[in-house]
Amino acid sequence: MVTRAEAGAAVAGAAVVALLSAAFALYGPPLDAVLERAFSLCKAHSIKDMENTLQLVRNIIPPLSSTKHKGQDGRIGVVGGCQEYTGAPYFAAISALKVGADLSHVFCTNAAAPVIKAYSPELIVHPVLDSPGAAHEVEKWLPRLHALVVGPGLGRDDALLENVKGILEASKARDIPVVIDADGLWLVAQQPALIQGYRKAVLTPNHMEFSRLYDAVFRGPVDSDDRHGSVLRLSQALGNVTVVQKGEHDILSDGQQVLVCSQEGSSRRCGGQGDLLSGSLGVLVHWALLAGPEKTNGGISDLKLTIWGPKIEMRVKARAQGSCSPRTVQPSPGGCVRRLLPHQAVLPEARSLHHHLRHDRRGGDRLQQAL
Ligand SMILES: NC(=O)C1=CN([C@@H]2O[C@H](COP(=O)(O)OP(=O)(O)OC[C@H]3O[C@@H](n4cnc5c(N)ncnc54)[C@H](O)[C@@H]3O)[C@@H](O)[C@H]2O)[C@@H](O)CC1
Ligand SMILES: Nc1ncnc2c1ncn2[C@@H]1O[C@H](COP(=O)(O)OP(=O)(O)OP(=O)(O)O)[C@@H](O)[C@H]1O
Ligand SMILES: [Mg+2]
Repeated sequence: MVTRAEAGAAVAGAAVVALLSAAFALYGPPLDAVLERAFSLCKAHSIKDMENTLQLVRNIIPPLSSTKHKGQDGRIGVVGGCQEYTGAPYFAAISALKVGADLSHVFCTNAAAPVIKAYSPELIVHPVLDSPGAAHEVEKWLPRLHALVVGPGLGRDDALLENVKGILEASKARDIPVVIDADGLWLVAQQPALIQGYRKAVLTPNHMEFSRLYDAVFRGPVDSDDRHGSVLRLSQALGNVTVVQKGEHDILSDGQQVLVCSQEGSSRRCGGQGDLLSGSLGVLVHWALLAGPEKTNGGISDLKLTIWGPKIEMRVKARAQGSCSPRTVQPSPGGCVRRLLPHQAVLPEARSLHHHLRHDRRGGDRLQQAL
């Protein structure tokens, strides 16, 4: 059983990998040798293999400072939340805050707003997504947002999807990075041209969403014998947007290279884990862009690496909590048995990871030694 300290370290290490995936598609140059070694297609890598990447992660994480103003380190917007789904946008928005964003907004339907507002006073919830002027209402906020996460809990109502189409157009016009997940990917599968060639888009499909998107673009099934090639081809066909196919092994490509994260994860397959990832990515992508190539050994800072962190974070933490699968349950202090959902395990860790990597610049080294 991994101890909490080890899990914390591993989570931080995971974030190392995650954050380093930042700006994959933005600066374009091929990955640095360090990353190649850490993420080659073949073997699983211990976090130790990513020692150098740890330093790159620290470079990307904006230091805390009394000279900063509220929101400077991240103002993230989540577009999603409808009658059926209020948890997904909450998980995405609160994850962005726990990882380190300063402000987190949710743009959802009128019916979902009071529910999501009730979950947390930390979220700024706008009940606009099903209003006639939804795209205009969200567009008013875009100048004050650093990144958008589009799709968690969006649902598939045509009128809502039409509003989100306008929001995506407005975001691209302002060069705002967008993470597209869940039913945002349902929309993209219907209209791939919406994000064609938009290098600041990161798509995070699960197995089903990837199959749908692949079929929509290639009019045929995914080649299950060549999943790496399928992810590479889909990214290329969409104009080198960053594609992250979530699964037992996460496969990421910008149409130039393919990275595989084979860090063992939680075997729980409960709803919400992808939402945590997309929300975390929203702030990490912003930090990566803020850091720029000079902070990450020249062009290493790629969206590719940013994607890894939240995912490995969840995987490693959930495994450490022993809450991975129905077969292993988490005995709680009172002796009764309860099953910790991965997101219950991950959110606190995401916060402490953020603390380590921001408050204590040596945090990464210490965590590294613990691994
Ligand atoms: N608490 C909440 O509010 C949640 C809301 N969610 C929202 O629900 C909406 C739909 O998301 P879903 O992920 O359910 O929809 P998907 O269209 O991705 O999946 C549909 C169904 O496919 C099946 N499936 C998944 N992976 C599979 C695999 N590898 N092989 C075979 N079958 C597989 C599952 O039964 C799944 O329910 C999204 O907007 C999402 O954000 C989910 O994120 C879960 C949590
Ligand atoms: N079979 C698996 N084994 C281990 N980890 C997995 C497996 N499938 C997915 N994961 C990991 O779980 C996380 C969420 O992936 P998942 O496929 O559950 O997303 P999702 O279906 O979008 O979740 P959500 O319910 O939030 O929509 C990802 O980081 C992924 O790497
Ligand atoms: Mg999902």
